[in-house]
Amino acid sequence: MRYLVTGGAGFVGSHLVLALRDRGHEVVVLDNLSTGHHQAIPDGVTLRQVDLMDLSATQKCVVDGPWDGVFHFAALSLVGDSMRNPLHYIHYNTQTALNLIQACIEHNVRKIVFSSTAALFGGPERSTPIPDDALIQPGSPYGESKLMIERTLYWADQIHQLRSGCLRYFNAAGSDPQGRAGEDHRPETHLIPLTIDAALGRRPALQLFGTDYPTADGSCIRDYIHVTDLADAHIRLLDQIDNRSVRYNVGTGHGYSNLEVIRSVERVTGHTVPWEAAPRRAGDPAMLVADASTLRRDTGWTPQFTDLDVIIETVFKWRSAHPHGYSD
Ligand SMILES: NC(=O)c1ccc[n+]([C@@H]2O[C@H](COP(=O)([O-])OP(=O)(O)OC[C@H]3O[C@@H](n4cnc5c(N)ncnc54)[C@H](O)[C@@H]3O)[C@@H](O)[C@H]2O)c1
Ligand SMILES: O=c1ccn([C@@H]2O[C@H](COP(=O)(O)OP(=O)(O)O[C@H]3O[C@H](CO)[C@H](O)[C@H](O)[C@H]3O)[C@@H](O)[C@H]2O)c(=O)[nH]1
Repeated sequence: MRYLVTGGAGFVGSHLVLALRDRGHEVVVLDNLSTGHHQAIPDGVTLRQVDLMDLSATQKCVVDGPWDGVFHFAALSLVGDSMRNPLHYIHYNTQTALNLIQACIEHNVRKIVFSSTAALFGGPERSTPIPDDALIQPGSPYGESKLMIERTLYWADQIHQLRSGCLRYFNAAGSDPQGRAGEDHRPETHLIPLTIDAALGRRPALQLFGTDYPTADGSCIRDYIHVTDLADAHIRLLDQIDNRSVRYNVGTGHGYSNLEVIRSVERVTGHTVPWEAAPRRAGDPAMLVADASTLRRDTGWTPQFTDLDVIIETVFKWRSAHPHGYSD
């Protein structure tokens, strides 16, 4: 099979690329390397350095099919950043997706898998764990932009029969267990890599955003889903969308508080994590835990990395081998 992966040089996308290659598929990555890394692309995979904001360049890449499926990861993806730059986030994420969807329709792509997010469920009125049909109430412009794309994909299916699978990831985490890829955002804003770096003395004390949330220990709770399990979910989804479009929440169903993440990093690294309480970060919901039971039922998907220490061990391994990320 032959697949096109936008954002395949980034954190989550690069792990899907590895999973597709491990299964013997041909892969082309469309990426402008704005946050991704050339070194994250394995041998045998072609990089088309294209900006999805450029419709004509996107069309020239997509015309080079046929594709058995397209995976769309490329986006701006920071909740806090989107609270400071709302219009930019909404414009960027929707325009890049519109260009890709238009090119897919023009060039007879039949299936697209889209990186959606738990940030769709940012509002206060919801139960936990969060089922697929929970009330959608984005708590940030980032989440709103992803909702707009989901709705666009709905109409692309209704009118053009472009089938889509929207995977609403909870917190993507971990690194390839074989050490072939990892997380290298610049600047890094995600909790697990920042906590490991604070433990290793590579950064000053971790700022813990919010200690007065309505949770047992006052810090936010997140559901960390390993990128290798996420990659498996993407591949399983392809069979589901031959004739219909689907949307699934994807997570382990287990939430860990930010303070529990700190304790886990201390166990795994053997170092104390220096941290200090800081104000809440705008746009952060108190608790995001997935009910992924329909994904499990429909596809047979089962996450292999359900223990936070094991997830963090894979990150620690990659960060120890790559203290300067992909620059090494
Ligand atoms: N990391 C998470 O916890 C998480 C959670 C939920 C959803 N998501 C979604 O998953 C996707 C991937 O997230 P990530 O953490 O791997 O991000 P990332 O920044 O590591 O990867 C994004 C990739 O897209 C590329 N890109 C960005 N704009 C582009 C453009 N205009 N044209 C071509 N390429 C472009 C970047 O260079 C990068 O390689 C995003 O859509 C994000 O919203 C991530
Ligand atoms: O220095 C830091 C960084 C993070 N946090 C806290 O750690 C938790 C997790 O934050 P991350 O930045 O690691 O992840 P987010 O939950 O903000 O966001 C991630 O998951 C979301 C869905 O849940 C989105 O899809 C988004 O793309 C993705 O980055 C939050 O409570 C945050 O406030 C800190 O306390 N200090």
